[in-house]
Amino acid sequence: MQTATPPATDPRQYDYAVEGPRQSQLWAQRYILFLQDVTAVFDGFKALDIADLGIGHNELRVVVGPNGAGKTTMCDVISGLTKPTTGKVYFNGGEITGQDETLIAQQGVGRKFQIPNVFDSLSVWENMLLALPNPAQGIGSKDHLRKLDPRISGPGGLAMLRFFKHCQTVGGKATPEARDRIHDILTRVRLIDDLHTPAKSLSHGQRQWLAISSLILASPKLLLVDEPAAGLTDAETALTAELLLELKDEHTIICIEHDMEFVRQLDSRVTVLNEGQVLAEGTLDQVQSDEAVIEAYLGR
Ligand SMILES: Nc1ncnc2c1ncn2[C@@H]1O[C@H](COP(=O)(O)OP(=O)(O)OP(=O)(O)O)[C@@H](O)[C@H]1O
Repeated sequence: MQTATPPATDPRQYDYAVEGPRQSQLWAQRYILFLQDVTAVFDGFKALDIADLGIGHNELRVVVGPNGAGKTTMCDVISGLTKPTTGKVYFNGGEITGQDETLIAQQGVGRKFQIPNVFDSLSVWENMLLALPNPAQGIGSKDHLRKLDPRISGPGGLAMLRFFKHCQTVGGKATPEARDRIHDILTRVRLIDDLHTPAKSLSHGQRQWLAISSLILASPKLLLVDEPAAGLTDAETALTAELLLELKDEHTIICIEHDMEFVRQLDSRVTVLNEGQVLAEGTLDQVQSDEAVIEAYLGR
């Protein structure tokens, strides 16, 4: 008698494109992000070649790898900055492959680049107001403001500041809810005592946290964070690890990092990329004792 094959429980055994409708619940339950057979090829050079990679809900995943391993390219593909040459990217139960960066951001992918994206001449509070996602909550998002006046996208910080002040008077103030949320976030990242400090007077670590805070305002489901500990003091590094671990309660986080001491503090699952491929996955101790990983790092 023929026995029915038991259903596979590992979503990686399915071709999502075919099985998606049937398995979508399973996938969506397991992973908020899934990359399947994703490549990114530049002028014949394969910078990324990921067979499969799944990131669970509310997971903090650290991605390490030697220079040129494909870490940034992977984040570019997830956030829509680079279109994958082949393969599929699934986010929050749907396919986002090749979608525009803005559309992907709207679906809940936030990204903090290595150099924090903050407006130097504006205070912490003003930077947060500018980052409000919904114009109804305040004076509007950066994109909204850029549409209103092209000066804001120019390099002139002063012109932007004048425009910002103008908007504040004609566009109304943030709603009480938005103000409360800004206060909550800034308290969490220890910037509440610097509300009126211009961003240019903050320490490097504080600027990193202001950039992350303005991203969090939009409540992204997935945060891509590029080298948050680069250039930080030991105390700032420890605080950054603590804060990222706190954020995990509300967001899934992918953190690219080189600083192994910081990675140890994050105490999270590590993916090692090398030559565009996933070379190893596991705890930091597991990947650090992996022969292939040692070879990849020493071989450079
Ligand atoms: N737009 C592009 N055109 C051509 N080659 C590219 C492009 N983007 C990335 N590459 C190449 O792809 C490879 C992977 O680069 P990527 O920046 O993703 O590595 P990385 O792991 O982030 O490195 P690092 O740790 O040095 O930042 C590198 O060899 C890089 O030169």
